[in-house]
Amino acid sequence: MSAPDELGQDYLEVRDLTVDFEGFKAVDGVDLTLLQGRLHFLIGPNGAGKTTLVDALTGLVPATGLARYRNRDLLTMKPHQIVRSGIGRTFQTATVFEHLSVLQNLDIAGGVHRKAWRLPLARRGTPDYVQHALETIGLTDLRDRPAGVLAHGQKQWLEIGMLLVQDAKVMFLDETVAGMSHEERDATGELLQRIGSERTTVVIEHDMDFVRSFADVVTVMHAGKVLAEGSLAEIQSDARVQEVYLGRAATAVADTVEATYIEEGV
Ligand SMILES: Nc1ncnc2c1ncn2[C@@H]1O[C@H](COP(=O)(O)OP(=O)(O)OP(=O)(O)O)[C@@H](O)[C@H]1O
Repeated sequence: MSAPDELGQDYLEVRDLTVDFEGFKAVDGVDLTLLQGRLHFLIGPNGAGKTTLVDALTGLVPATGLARYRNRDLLTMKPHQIVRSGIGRTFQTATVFEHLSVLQNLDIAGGVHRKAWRLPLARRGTPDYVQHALETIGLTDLRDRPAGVLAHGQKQWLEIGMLLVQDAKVMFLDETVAGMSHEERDATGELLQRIGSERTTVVIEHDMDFVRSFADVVTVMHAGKVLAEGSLAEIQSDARVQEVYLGRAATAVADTVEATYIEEGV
C-alpha cells in the first residue's frame, strides 16, 4: 500500500503514544494512522483511554511517542499552536458561550486565526467563512439567538461550526451524539459525512447505532491500548473485542455482536 502522503491525502500519524499518570498508563503505546476523508470512530469501554488520547493529541496532557501532522510533532507543541496548525476538538459537554449569539460564538472561534488588531473588522459584517459555516451546520435562521436557547443537538452543531471557522483540518469529536434524538443523530452523521471529505475526522462514541450507520473505520481501545481496528464487521467478528465486551451487559458494543452470541456469552 502507498504511504498516505503519496495519495495526496492529509493524515495524522500516531506512533507509540503513551500517557503516564504517575505510573498508570492511561494510554499505552497507541499506533494510529488517521486519513483524511474517512470517518474514524474510537470506541471502547469507560476508562479505555479514548479521551486521554485526544487530550494528548491536543496538548492538554503530556505524552511520549510521536504524533506527526504535516511534518510537525503535535506532542512538542502547546495547545494554541496545535489549534493554529489545524487540529480542533469538541468536549463531552458543549462549550459554547450561552449568552452570546450563535453568530458571536462563531465569530469568536474564527478569531483563532486573526491578529488581535483585526478582530473588530469582523463586526462590520458577517465574514463569508462564518456565513458558510452557519449554512453548513443548518443554523442560519438562528444566527442571532443566544446559544443558550439552542436545542441540545443544535449546540453540538454549533460546536462543529466553531471547528469549521477555525479551519480545523483534523477534528476530534467527543461523544457528539450523546443525548440526541434519532433525527438529530442522523443529521449529525450526514453533517460529518459532508464536511469529512476534506478533513480527518475522529469521533469518540458509545452509540453503536451511530457507529454502525456512519463509521468508515473503527478503532477499539481497551486498557489504554488499541485492541482492534477495521470495518465494523471486522471489529464485530474479532474474538478479543467480543471477550472485552461480553459480560458487560449494559455496555455499548455488546449490541454489535450477533444476538445469539450475546445470549450464549452473558
Ligand atoms: N488526570 C488524570 N490523572 C490520573 N488518571 C486519569 C486522569 N485522567 C484520566 N485518568 C484515568 O485514565 C483512564 C482513561 O480515562 P479516559 O477518560 O481517557 O477514558 P475514556 O475511554 O475516555 O472513558 P469514557 O468513555 O468513560 O469517557 C481512566 O482510568 C481515568 O480514570
